[in-house]
Amino acid sequence: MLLGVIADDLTGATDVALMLAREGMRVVQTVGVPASAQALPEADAVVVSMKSRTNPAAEAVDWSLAACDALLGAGARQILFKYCSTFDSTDAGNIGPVAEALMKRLGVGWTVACPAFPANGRSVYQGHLFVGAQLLSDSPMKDHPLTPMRDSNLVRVLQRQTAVKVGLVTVSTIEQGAAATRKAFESLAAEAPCIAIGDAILDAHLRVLGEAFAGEKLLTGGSGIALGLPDNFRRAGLLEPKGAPRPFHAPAGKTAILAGSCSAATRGQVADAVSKGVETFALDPVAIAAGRLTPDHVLDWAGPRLGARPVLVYSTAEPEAVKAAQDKLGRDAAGALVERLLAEVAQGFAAAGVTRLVVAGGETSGAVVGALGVSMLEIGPEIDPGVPWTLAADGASMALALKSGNFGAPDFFTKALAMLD
Ligand SMILES: Nc1ncnc2c1ncn2[C@@H]1O[C@H](COP(=O)(O)OP(=O)(O)OP(=O)(O)O)[C@@H](O)[C@H]1O
Ligand SMILES: O=C(O)[C@@H](O)C(=O)CO
Repeated sequence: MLLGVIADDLTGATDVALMLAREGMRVVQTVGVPASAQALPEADAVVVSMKSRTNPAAEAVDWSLAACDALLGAGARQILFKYCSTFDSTDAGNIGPVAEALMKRLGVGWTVACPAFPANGRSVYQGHLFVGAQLLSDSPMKDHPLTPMRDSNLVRVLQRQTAVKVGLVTVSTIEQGAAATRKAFESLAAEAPCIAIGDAILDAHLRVLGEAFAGEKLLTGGSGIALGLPDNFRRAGLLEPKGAPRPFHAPAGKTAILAGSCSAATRGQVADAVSKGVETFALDPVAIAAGRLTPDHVLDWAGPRLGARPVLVYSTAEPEAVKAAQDKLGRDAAGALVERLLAEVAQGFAAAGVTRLVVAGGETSGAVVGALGVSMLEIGPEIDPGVPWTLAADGASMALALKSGNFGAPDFFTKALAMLD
């Protein structure tokens, strides 16, 4: 193994796995921290996906170090800590504490923090994160229920999370190339260890940042920071030249879509599927809580409809409806009820012959993949930036498209399934 990736959520892991696969690496994604280095498969890169974005920082640190040890034990030469392209975190963590702990474990004095992902509109300029044309703090991320992002200055945001000095390497340095960029990181850490925010507006900037870290033990960032890493291994003679994409064979069978994300992107995708005549079943968390809506109701409805044309089961709702359900049931309880129901529906779908499943939302995907008994995913072709088709390597025999809430074009659902025909 060349590269080991520690990802703080499931769909974020799939995002970085796709980035590496597109750059010609053989990539495997594990669901959860592997029991041991021996449990890891043969691959150029292994992405360990966790659910460590919003849990207590100490727990996120423990899990990340365990993943790091397993990856190093399996031979990883470099570790990438992958987090969200919108830098989802709070003053308590978890980006700062995990990065700091990994620096100590790997014995490095400097590293980068760069969430830029230009293909999805995330860019960093003078240390400030933009989502499309908006500063992070003006974007919908300002109202995220768990990690509201109300400061766009990432130097400030990260410095509140860690005792390690946080610096900045700006785009004017990065435009001078990898050697100048590397020197800038080194000089920031001349006196004391330093994590430097890296500016990146274009993919070219991310490639320079990647090259500047050739041979270094640790990087941190969004999936964009992985863009230049396969070429480093190639230049070192460790990775084959980029070949044709590997063929992807989705098992033949029925198709379905499960949406538990309520993001603006997913709301648009549900509306688009409805406008195209996809048959839908809408879930109401209050009805689930009252016992009026069970997985059997959904499965009885879906049974005669399942086939080559997809059905869509969704809890996706406008913010006011989500708030009303949360006020009645509690935020976590409402989320857990919906996740559990969708996970049981996924199990029922698998038993009914569904082999091509699209899932929207990171938490939702985690619940579904867990219920299907999948612990490893092979990475297939890109559907939209940051979202690939994947193949379950164990558990249910299934092709899975696990979509981050905010990702994907409006026609994502139908486009994803049409790709497999
Ligand atoms: N109608 C609803 N009312 C209340 N909670 C809901 C409703 N629909 C879904 N949820 C819960 O909201 C959460 C959505 O999180 P999820 O991670 O799946 O989507 P996301 O946050 O849009 O995606 P990502 O994490 O990839 O950005 C889940 O816990 C889900 O069960
Ligand atoms: O980086 C992103 O935006 C995604 O991969 C993600 O982590 C969403 O949860």
